[in-house]
Amino acid sequence: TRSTRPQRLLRAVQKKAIKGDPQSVISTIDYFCRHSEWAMNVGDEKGAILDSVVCEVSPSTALELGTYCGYSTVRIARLLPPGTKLITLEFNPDYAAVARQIIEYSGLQDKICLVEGASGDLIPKMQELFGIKTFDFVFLDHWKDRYLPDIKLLEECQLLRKGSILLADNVICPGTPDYLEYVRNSPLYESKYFKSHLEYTKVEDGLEKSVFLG
Ligand SMILES: CCCNc1ncnc2c1ncn2[C@@H]1O[C@H](/C=C/CNC(=O)c2cc(-c3ccc(F)cc3)cc(O)c2O)[C@@H](O)[C@H]1O
Ligand SMILES: [Mg+2]
Repeated sequence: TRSTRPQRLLRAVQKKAIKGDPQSVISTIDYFCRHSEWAMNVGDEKGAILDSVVCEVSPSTALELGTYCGYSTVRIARLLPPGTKLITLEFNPDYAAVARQIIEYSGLQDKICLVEGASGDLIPKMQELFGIKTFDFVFLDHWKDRYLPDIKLLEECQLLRKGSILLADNVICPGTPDYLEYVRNSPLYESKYFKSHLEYTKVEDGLEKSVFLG
């Protein structure tokens, strides 16, 4: 049977990227998505904004919702201080399998813990599974109608603390209207929009950065 797009993306990384070099894995994926097949990675333009927020927060604990092929996972993990771990949740086993190989190729497997499963089931288990008390940084890039229920679950599970940073992809395209309305109007958050473009296109999109005020 025909290969899947994530498998073709993985093949491009194994063929063209330098093993153990996260930046070359990132550049290879961006080149593939720009010149061969578009894929829903956060991309280079929004990726630069993601990088700057990760560097500013310099999180000790970080969570990503929606690994997909692991592009943003590698982007985030390459900037984390030594001894810190990025937990990334992915419920599609085929995507998780591709992501594991891309993460391993980048050489960042010691900074990343990819957990297969649905965020709704796994978020309540973060304390027991990883001894995590709170997350300093959360990157949301999974199904757009799940952003709002999942941050409410993070609040309920007391996994956010004063100053925790949420960064959400695609708040314009495909859009996350209920999430935006909540973080922009709730007294629990201070929100800011970073205007950019949908990965590898000229279409407007952006990232919403929200600070939990506790
Ligand atoms: C149980 C469902 C909620 N919980 C979940 N827990 C764990 N992983 C989950 C997940 N939901 C989805 N996922 C995974 O996240 C990923 C889903 C991402 C969804 N992203 C998008 O739809 C998306 C879509 C676009 C897009 C934009 C314009 C367009 F024309 C076409 C697509 C651009 C993006 O940047 C996107 O992020 C997959 O790997 C999926 O298996
Ligand atoms: Mg996205």
